[in-house]
This record gives sequence, C-alpha cells and structure tokens, in this order.
Amino acid sequence: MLNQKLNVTRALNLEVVEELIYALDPCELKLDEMIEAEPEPEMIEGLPASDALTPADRYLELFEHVQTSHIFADSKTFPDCAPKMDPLDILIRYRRTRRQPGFTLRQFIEEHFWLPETHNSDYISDPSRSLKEHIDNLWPVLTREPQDHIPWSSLLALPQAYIVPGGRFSETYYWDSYFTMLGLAESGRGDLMRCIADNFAWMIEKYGHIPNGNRTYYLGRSQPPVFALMVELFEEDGVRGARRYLDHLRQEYAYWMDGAQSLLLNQAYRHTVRMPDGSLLNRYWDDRDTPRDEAWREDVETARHSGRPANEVYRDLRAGAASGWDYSSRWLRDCSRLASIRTTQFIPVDLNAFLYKLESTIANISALRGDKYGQELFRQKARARRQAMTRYLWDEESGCYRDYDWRRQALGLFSAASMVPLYVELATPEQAARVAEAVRTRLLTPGGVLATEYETGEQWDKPNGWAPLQWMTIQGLKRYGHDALGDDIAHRWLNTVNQVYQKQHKLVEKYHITNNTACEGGGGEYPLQDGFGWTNGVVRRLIGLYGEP
Ligand SMILES: OC[C@H]1O[C@H](O[C@H]2O[C@H](CO)[C@@H](O)[C@H](O)[C@H]2O)[C@H](O)[C@@H](O)[C@@H]1O
Repeated sequence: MLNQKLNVTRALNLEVVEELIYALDPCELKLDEMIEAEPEPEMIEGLPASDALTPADRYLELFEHVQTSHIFADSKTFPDCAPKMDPLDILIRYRRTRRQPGFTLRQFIEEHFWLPETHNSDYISDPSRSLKEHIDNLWPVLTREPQDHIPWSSLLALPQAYIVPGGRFSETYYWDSYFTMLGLAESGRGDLMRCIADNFAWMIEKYGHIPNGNRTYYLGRSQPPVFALMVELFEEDGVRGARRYLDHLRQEYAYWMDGAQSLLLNQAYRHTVRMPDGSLLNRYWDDRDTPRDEAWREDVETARHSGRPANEVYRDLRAGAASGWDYSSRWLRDCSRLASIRTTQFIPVDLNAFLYKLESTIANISALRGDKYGQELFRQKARARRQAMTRYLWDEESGCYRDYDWRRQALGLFSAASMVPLYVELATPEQAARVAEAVRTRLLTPGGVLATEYETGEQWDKPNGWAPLQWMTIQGLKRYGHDALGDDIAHRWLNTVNQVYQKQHKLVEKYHITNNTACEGGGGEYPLQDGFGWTNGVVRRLIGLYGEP
C-alpha cells in the first residue's frame, strides 16, 4: 500500500513537471532556450513540495464530480474541506462505490470530509458600538491561532497567529494583510503585526515565496508583493526589528526575478519580461495552467466559451488572481468578456511600483547594515525600473500611468493602480500632479475612488470602491502635497463605510460608491463577503487620522 501511495505521489509530481514545461508559451520562450536559460535543478526547485498537492491533484475525478455536481453553491467549499482519512483511500472507496445503487455524492462527501467551519458566521454585532469600537472588537473574531495541520487538508499550517478577511476567506491573504496591519497598528496590536510578518517570512523560507494565501491551492502564485511595505510599517509604528527581514526581502526578490538574467529581448519567463530596449519589467504569473481549485466550475466555463486553448485561459485567470484584481477590465481585451483575459501579456503599473519599493527597501536596509555593495546594487535596480516604467507605462498625453500590453506594444487602461507609483514615491512631482488631476476628474465619486472607469460586472471595476485603493490614493496624494484631495477622499470613504455600518452594523469587502447613498458592492464570481480584514484595517487607520465619521 505504501509503495502504491508513493507511486501515485510521484506520478502526480511528474505531471506537475510536465505541466510546467508545456505551460510555457512557446512564443515567449522556446523550450531549448528555456532549458539553456534555466538549468533543470532550479526548475524542480519551483515545484510544490510533495505534501502540498492541491485537492484537485489528490481527488482527481472525485474532485471534478463534486465541482460539476453543484452540491456546494461555492466552488471554494470543497477545496476547503479536510479529509477524515487518507485521500488515496477516499479515492479508492469512491471508485468502488460510485456506481453502486443508492450512492449519493453528498452523503459520500459528508461521510469522508469535515466541511469548513465558518468561524465568524455566528458573530452578532452590537449596534450601540461606534465604528471604532466595532473594529477593535472584531480583531479577536478574525484572529486564527496556530494549529496543527490536519493531515492532507488544503490549509497550510502557520507558526504564528494571523488575521483572516472573513466570510468565505478563512485563511490569511498576502496583500490583504498589509492593509489589515495598518489598522492593527492603530489599535495597538503590534504583537499581531509581528506575528503576521513572521508568518510571511516563514513562508518565504519554506516555499520560496509568499503564496496568495495559506492554502495548498494558492502555492502556484503570489499576490501584490507588499512585504517591503510591511517591514517599513514596523519602523514607522515603532515595532522594532525590521532589519532582520533583509534576507527574506532578498529571497522574495529572487522569486519575482527568477530567470530574468537569461532573457533575450521580447522574451518572458515566469514573472519577468525583457523589454525591447533591454530593460526588465514584471508581470503576474502562476506556475500552473489548470482551472483554479477554488473556482473550478467558473474557470472551466470561462475557457469553454473563449475560443482559445483552455490552458492559456486558465493561466491568465490564475495570473489575474495573483494580481489581487480578480477580475478587472485591466486584464481584458474585450471589456464585456472575461474569456478575453490576457493578464500575462500586461506589465502592470502597481506590480512594478511594488517591486521598486522592494528594491529600494533592500538598498536602504543594506545601507543600515553597512553593506555598500548591496546598497548600490539595489539602488541601481530601482533606478532602472523607474526609468523603464517612465518609458513604457507613463502616458504623457493623458497624464497618468497605465498598464502596458507588451505583446501588442500598446498602453492598457487607466485605473486606480496609477496611484501606486505615488504611494511608493517613484513619480516626479510633475507626474504626481497630473495623476492627481486624472484621479480627480476620472475616478472620484461621492463615495471615494473607483477601481476603474468601466462597468463590466467584474468586481474590480466601476461602481466598486475598495479599501486598499482608497488608502494608497489618499496617502499617495498627501506624499506629494495634494492634501486637500487626499483628505477629501478620506472623508468620502469614511462616510461610505459609516453609512452602511449605521444601517447594517457590519463592514464589507467592497462598496458601491457612485451614488450619494453608499451601499454594498457586488459583481464578480462570488457573493459579497462580510468582515472584513482590510476594510477594517484601513478604516481604523483613517479614524486614527481623521476621527470617527
Ligand atoms: O475565490 C476567488 C478568488 O478569491 C480571492 O480574491 C479576492 O479576495 C482576496 C481576499 O480578500 C483578495 O486578496 C483579492 O484581491 C480578491 O479579489 C483570492 O485571492 C483569489 O486567488 C481567488 O481565486
């Protein structure tokens, strides 16, 4: 039996190796060039560890049967179920019994799996509490203590406590955590901030990068790289010890730049793209090109109507999830069709601004440690990235940053991502003034700043406003002296969140912000979620700065 299990595990790993090899777009990098560029051992290093198979890998046709049978309304429910016994035994039992009279899938699943707990679903908020009190009282509800890993479950155990967003999101999320930490600092929870950062440092050591979230099915990708901003937050808020993360920052950088040195002009490999002038910029990527476990039904459906090779669509959907903007007109060739998604063909302005911050932070901490060589090396990388961004992502005519479609060699859409270069202070004062004007005239609404100008039915588009985008816009503007606009947006956003809180006594993931009366946001592939980690974080920070609305 043991040998049998080992063979299955090996077979699955080989499948992943093959996936990685064939998943590379031949137009981007030919196979023999790739082998020359990346020696074999390094490629194998990028694979998930053998104990990190996803539920789709483990349950094979049982997984597909569950996802297609609609026994759970949300595609994420089954991947989050923990098995009651060895998955291989479950699969064997399934194969043996599925055609027998009286077999029902729902009953089989309930007998063999623990369904996910919804920790905060029984939380009742106290309407007499102010917004600030409500948020401070919610931190313990959204906190998960380190726990033993349930064998074969998709949840990756973490060494320290962490905050989850809430609702269906019962695991930690990379970029959410930074915006959550802003509020934790304001609530005097430096202890939790440290735990969260240590968890991410631990994941860098264990997996070589910070995954989208602590689930096996999130290991193939990361999310907007904000670890450097977390480290900086420590210094600002007096939590000592930011310097000890230098090695982790450098390791995260190596993940994002993997393969870059061997790229010829116009070639791409994983997250890196060599531009026509020889400069290097980055894109979002996922090492897999299969339907996402947590959105399996949706992805299969999208690919079916795309008229494109399914694996290409899956990769672009996964890369879109890595961007944190899942989904948005930013990644679509045709704004009315998710199937036209081309995330891997875009050089995103926010991703490159975050990497500029990472390079600058490595340079700064190297200087503090007396490493002059490291300091100059990373200063130079940051300078080069800023130049390349100005060349390819800056739109002089409309005065804003835009994503760049490197395959078509054309600018993409303007969005609130244009504010990230201001947030990380890579824009010139002249560029910042023009971006401020573009935001004021094109994205400002009664309730805050829109993600984009386009109404597509996707959640990272009009009419939705999101907490992380408000925060980076407010602070980005203020960093360049546009205080009046920044303060105005802060008040609009506080008012939005408070209006809904007064009626419903909860904070949510995103808001509909185009009308004078704010309401809950919508759109996208899953229903609106309550909680909500990053909204709480940003609002708590703004209350500290501006007072209660
Ligand atoms: O289940 C679908 C997708 O859900 C996540 O994305 C959304 O929620 C995250 C947690 O708040 C947030 O970080 C992201 O910006 C949202 O769009 C998840 O991150 C995706 O990977 C997943 O496929």
